[in-house]
Amino acid sequence: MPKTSDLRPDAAPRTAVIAAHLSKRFLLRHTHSLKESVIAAFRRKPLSTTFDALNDVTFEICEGESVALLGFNGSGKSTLLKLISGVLQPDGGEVLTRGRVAGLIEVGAGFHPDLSGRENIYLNAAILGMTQKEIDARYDEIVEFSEIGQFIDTEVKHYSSGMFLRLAFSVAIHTEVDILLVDEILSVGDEPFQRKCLDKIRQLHLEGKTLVVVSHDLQMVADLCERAILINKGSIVFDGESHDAVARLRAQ
Ligand SMILES: Nc1ncnc2c1ncn2[C@@H]1O[C@H](COP(=O)(O)OP(=O)(O)OP(=O)(O)O)[C@@H](O)[C@H]1O
Repeated sequence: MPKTSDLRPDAAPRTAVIAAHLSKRFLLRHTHSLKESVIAAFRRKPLSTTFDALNDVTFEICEGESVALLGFNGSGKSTLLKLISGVLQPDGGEVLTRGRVAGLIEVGAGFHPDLSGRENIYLNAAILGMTQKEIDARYDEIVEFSEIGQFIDTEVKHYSSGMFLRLAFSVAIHTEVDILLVDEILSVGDEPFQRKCLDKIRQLHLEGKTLVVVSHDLQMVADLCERAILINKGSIVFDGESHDAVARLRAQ
């Protein structure tokens, strides 16, 4: 018989992401050639300066939550998403995640142009952490979702950019994940495909996956996410209900 504590009827949800005092600094170079560097050195001008993209960012996300990262261009949203995914390392603080994290970030980055769509599905899904058995089980679904089945044995270099994105997105969205990171869903493919991607992301959230979404489509994120973290010049300025965050961003 299960113990009462195993049933967890009203247990608090577990934490999926902890971001503690995160900071990220980039080096901005002001010279491009050796000649420019020599001239800058003579004039005592700095060859590079640093730029703080994120400053002391702290928050927690619980399992099953859907959270939008909002802010104007250059505020630090994508940098934060990359720190959560592990693509970038912070200069200060730390990120802890529970479960498998997959990003719809730079989709298709692992695709090889000389391989066919079919070969790229296997290659990319393996890079994203799936086993051969898991890929076999999902293969038909991935191809069906991409709607490019007719061209699946054609080399990817002959695909149109939209076809390429459809396949890459389809692989990424069918990987086994607990935490799904999404950067600008609406840059993917044509309108019907975008709608289909959004429906799929909603379905994953209903199944209990944790979502962290970056987008400038404020209406869409307010509908998709219950919570939003508003970032301004690398710092959190609001963390709360998504409609409130959107209203604050519009008022900034
Ligand atoms: N590799 C890098 N080297 C130097 N600066 C960088 C690098 N990556 C990001 N930055 C800078 O960090 C800041 C935050 O960039 P980031 O892409 O996180 O912003 P964002 O909020 O996602 O912007 P957008 O809404 O325009 O996509 C920007 O000023 C950007 O120029």
